[in-house]
Amino acid sequence: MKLTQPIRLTMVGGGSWATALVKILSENNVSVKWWLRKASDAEHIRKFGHNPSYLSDVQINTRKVKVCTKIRESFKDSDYVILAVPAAFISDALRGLKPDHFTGKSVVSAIKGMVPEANQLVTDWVSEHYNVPNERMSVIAGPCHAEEVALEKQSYLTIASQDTDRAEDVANLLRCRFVQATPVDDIYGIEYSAVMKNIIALACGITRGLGYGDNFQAVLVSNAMQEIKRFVDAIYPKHRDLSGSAYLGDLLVTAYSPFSRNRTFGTLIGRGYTIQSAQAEMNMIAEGYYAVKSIYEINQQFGVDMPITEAVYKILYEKAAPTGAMNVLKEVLT
Ligand SMILES: NC(=O)c1ccc[n+]([C@@H]2O[C@H](COP(=O)([O-])OP(=O)(O)OC[C@H]3O[C@@H](n4cnc5c(N)ncnc54)[C@H](O)[C@@H]3O)[C@@H](O)[C@H]2O)c1
Ligand SMILES: O=P(O)(O)OC[C@H](O)CO
Repeated sequence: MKLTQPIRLTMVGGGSWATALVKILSENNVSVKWWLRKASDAEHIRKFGHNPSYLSDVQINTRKVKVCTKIRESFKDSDYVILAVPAAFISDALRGLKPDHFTGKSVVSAIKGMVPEANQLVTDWVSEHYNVPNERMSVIAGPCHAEEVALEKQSYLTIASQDTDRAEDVANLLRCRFVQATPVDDIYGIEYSAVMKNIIALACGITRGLGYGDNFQAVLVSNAMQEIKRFVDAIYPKHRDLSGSAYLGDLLVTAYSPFSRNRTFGTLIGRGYTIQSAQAEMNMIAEGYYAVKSIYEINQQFGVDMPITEAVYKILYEKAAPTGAMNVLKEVLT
């Protein structure tokens, strides 16, 4: 359906995904107030129509997109807010806002991570801190790398909300020449799966870095799908088909694509980089680094069998040697 009324939307985040989403939204009748943390990036976009730090080839339509570094100002008069910063920085990004600033807005999380200090999904955290009712929240999921959006490669998004009419409204903002978007209702299942695929991508990267091959990775990814199913079904039981693209598809793109931040970070760890040096090597954030701690800790209550998550946790948080942790893991995969 074509959008006849211009939609007013706030984009929160200055990274690759926010930049790609701004590009997609500019294909439609959406006017965007784009909040970025770095004043120098905002100024560069205003002057030259490009984000100098991420996806700098993407042309920003500055008639439709107004950049801004004051979060309160960016929230004024918008109908939708899309959150697209790494989960570890969400609290910083929204500092200064009160529940009133969210009144009446549809809040969309494009984040695939856990809020580390709270061990919470982003939708739960936002709902708790800003009194946003669950039915006004949705998430953007699906196998979609910002770098391919920049190149206008055909991509698919899944929009999940408890309110499927709302999911359809959000999907409608994002459908364009090169993006299809499908509304669904499994918001928690999809949010947890999106968080967990990042942990699996770390494991894929680590084993790549250690010299394991395609045969092993295929087994790792198949076992990972079962691990994700066990965890998601335990934490949020619901009939769901995990072979769909928001679950299996997202796992595959992250596990196999050279664009993947999590796989790249894992590969550096497998090659012997320290966590600090791997982080310094990348201008981008690997959400899985934070997520593995949250999921590991949450699972202490559930006791789900999660050997891949445990191996990654031990490497990143208990200083286990990657070789030894993967030697243990390889014995339990089937
Ligand atoms: N990049 C993708 O292809 C893609 C696709 C789907 C979902 N996502 C999700 O989108 C979210 C944002 O990821 P991204 O890929 O745009 O990030 P990115 O790695 O490209 O960019 C890093 C972002 O973190 C911000 N940042 C870095 N250090 C910070 C600090 N100390 N305080 C506050 N902010 C800081 C930067 O300003 C920038 O916005 C993540 O949850 C990611 O999983 C990304
Ligand atoms: O593949 P990553 O680690 O860059 O994560 C990005 C997105 O979640 C892919 O859908």
